[in-house]
Amino acid sequence: MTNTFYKYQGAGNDFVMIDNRQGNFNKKDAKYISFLCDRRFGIGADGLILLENHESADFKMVYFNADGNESSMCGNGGRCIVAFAKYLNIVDKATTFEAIDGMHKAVIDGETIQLQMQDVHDVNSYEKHVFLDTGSPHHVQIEKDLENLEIKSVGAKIRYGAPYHSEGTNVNFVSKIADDIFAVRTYERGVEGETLSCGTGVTAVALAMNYIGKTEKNLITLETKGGKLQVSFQKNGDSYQDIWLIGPAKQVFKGTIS
Ligand SMILES: N[C@H](CCC[C@H](N)C(=O)O)C(=O)O
Repeated sequence: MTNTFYKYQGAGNDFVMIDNRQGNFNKKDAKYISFLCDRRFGIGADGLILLENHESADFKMVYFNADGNESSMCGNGGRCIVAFAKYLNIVDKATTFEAIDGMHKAVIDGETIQLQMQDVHDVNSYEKHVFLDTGSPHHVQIEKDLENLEIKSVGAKIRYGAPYHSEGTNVNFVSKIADDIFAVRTYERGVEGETLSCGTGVTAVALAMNYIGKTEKNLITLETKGGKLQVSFQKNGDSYQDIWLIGPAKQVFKGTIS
């Protein structure tokens, strides 16, 4: 069983990172994964990420939420695993890897990682919110008083309510600062609370704000509690392509579990 653990954070979204190229980490042990992510009894993180071998791409990413269950794509985690692959000398300036939602390209520029996200062809806009999947499902709604929002209770109500129910969704609250700047707070499914940023979440917010006409820009800065992220994209009709999530990814520590 592995006993060397790394910790990475990308704009304050943090992850236990494990080199699982030997394949000896028990992915079925949800209890152990949630222990590792526990901020009191374990290492503490929003999620846990395994780097594994891949027959043709540079590596494979496997993502687990803090609740110990494998989940959908993690954008900040995707940027962090690229920084981890660089640290392990698996890659140098650019890479292609496989995640649960398919292949991703990435470019490494010091501590800034640019991660290409999957194309988005299905943006659903409703009276008070937008729903889209950017590798993970996201409910996006504009919020006037972002600062004072009781995000845990308001976010949970939406996440567990109709039409999401137990499968759930991530919930993003957004307020416009400028044509190319939006502030975002995210309630994350599987963490069941606010994270300091969410990569697929800010990607969803950037596309949603463009889709409902709050901005014409295609390079948008998202200000989160964990720091600034950028999203660039090309809009073709109602589809979004060439989507890139850009931001920092840092190794916080390397250690062993007693
Ligand atoms: N909690 C999300 C996955 C991680 C998303 C987030 N950490 C990101 O950076 O995209 C879900 O279960 O849909």
